[in-house]
Amino acid sequence: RNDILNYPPGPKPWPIIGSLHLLGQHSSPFEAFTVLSRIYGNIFSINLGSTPCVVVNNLDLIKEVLITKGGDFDSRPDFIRFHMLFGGNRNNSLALCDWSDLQKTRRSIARTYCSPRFTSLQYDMVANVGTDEITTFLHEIQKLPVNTPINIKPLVLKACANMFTQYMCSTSFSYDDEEFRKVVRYFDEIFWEINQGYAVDFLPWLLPFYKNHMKKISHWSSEIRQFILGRIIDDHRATLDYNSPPRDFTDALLMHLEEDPNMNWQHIIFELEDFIGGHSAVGNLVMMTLVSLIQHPHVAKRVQKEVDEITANSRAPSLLDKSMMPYTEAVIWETLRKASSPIVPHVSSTDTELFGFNIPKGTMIFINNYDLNVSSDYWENPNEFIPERFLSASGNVVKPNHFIPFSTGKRTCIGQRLVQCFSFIILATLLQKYDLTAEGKIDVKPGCVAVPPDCFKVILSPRSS
Ligand code: HEM
Repeated sequence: RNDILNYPPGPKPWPIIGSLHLLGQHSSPFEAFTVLSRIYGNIFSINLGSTPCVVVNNLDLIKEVLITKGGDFDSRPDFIRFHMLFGGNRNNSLALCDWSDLQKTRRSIARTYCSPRFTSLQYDMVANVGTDEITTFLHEIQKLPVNTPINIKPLVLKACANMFTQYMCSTSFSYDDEEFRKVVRYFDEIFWEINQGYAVDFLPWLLPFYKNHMKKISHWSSEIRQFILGRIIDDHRATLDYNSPPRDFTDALLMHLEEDPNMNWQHIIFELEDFIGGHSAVGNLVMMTLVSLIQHPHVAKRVQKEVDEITANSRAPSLLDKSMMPYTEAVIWETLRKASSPIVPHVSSTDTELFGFNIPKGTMIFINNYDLNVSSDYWENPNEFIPERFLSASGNVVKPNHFIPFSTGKRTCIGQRLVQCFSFIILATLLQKYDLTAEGKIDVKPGCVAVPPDCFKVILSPRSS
């Protein structure tokens, strides 16, 4: 790369591994990027294995990559793991594919359902689905012992999964359904997997050592595919009325298949799989927020006060209460800030330039949002958990421009509204009913919104009032 005129500066790579060793010295690769940016500047180059990468570290550069020049940086990394997760071709996945006309179409079909507007029919559907599922969820929780550590994650994930399948496919499953349990677990394994970095991503010659791991990954995804086909899509196809408006997202996808010669059957299954899989992200965020609440009991008390006031202690909270419960929403934002989940790397799809530096086609771009989330340049007392930082003087939720947990621009997250709606309803309900504690200290991985599939237990104590 040194032969490229005006390439960003960076550490001199070692043979074979490049500068991979520099990332291992910190608790997250993004922390390492922040440290390296102090030496090489806000834009620097780094070879990971033989992959040429560029890291951008401040808001102006990040906006340049994601918005101003979004079209030049709209591809994704070509990791073997990503292919394994999506039937041998990562372009089947909405989040891991390169940009294409197909992707534009898939995003636009998804938008109505996955980004429902506040006053839309879809938003009402989200609210109803949330309320119905939360009743079942509470019923299941009540079967478990109180005042003793319980494994709450599988229940949270099942509730999220049913909210997603009910909303997107008008179908939900019993918590005792063994196939459902297995598929929810596989989705969670995949979510954890996607949030990990592996040496084999950058050193593909290590592949023989990862043979079993890769086999496991493709097994999870093929089981999920069979479930979606057999338990969701087949029934929809049999009952679909092409002359009526779509009943849900699944109908909309099936109808589109008939109209668009560029869409095929595989695309439909994978798109549905991608979006149903979004439930794992919500479930994991709920788990992360539970950690925040357990670690900061005064924050939990304030959420309880808010929910008690809004519901007058006489009814269950609903999504329609969200706009009047800014503190609870701020707790979710603060959890996302502290978790500082990375933005999926982008790749340049053409030869281009950034702030005067030449960036050849195929360069992997890491967007260091870790610095945006935890640097004292952007936040007061960044290491403290302070939900109030997201509240204005009049008590409304405000998000600063530099806070972009769902990214921004052409490839921004499509599921962020669903995340806010479903996580809110679960957390408000749990806090209304229970005090939360845990045995001992809970450790979470920095720079990651995922908690391991087998994780910490939570103690639920019914609130005395
Ligand atoms: C904790 C929850 C979540 C977080 C923090 C999150 C964050 C992100 C981020 C940072 C990106 C990358 C954007 C970019 O590369 O510029 C992304 C992409 C994406 N997210 Fe999410 N997300 C969450 C949940 C969801 C859910 C629930 C869904 C689906 C319902 C979803 C669907 C997607 C899709 C389809 C993309 C790929 C968009 C594209 O590449 O064109 N996400 N998300």
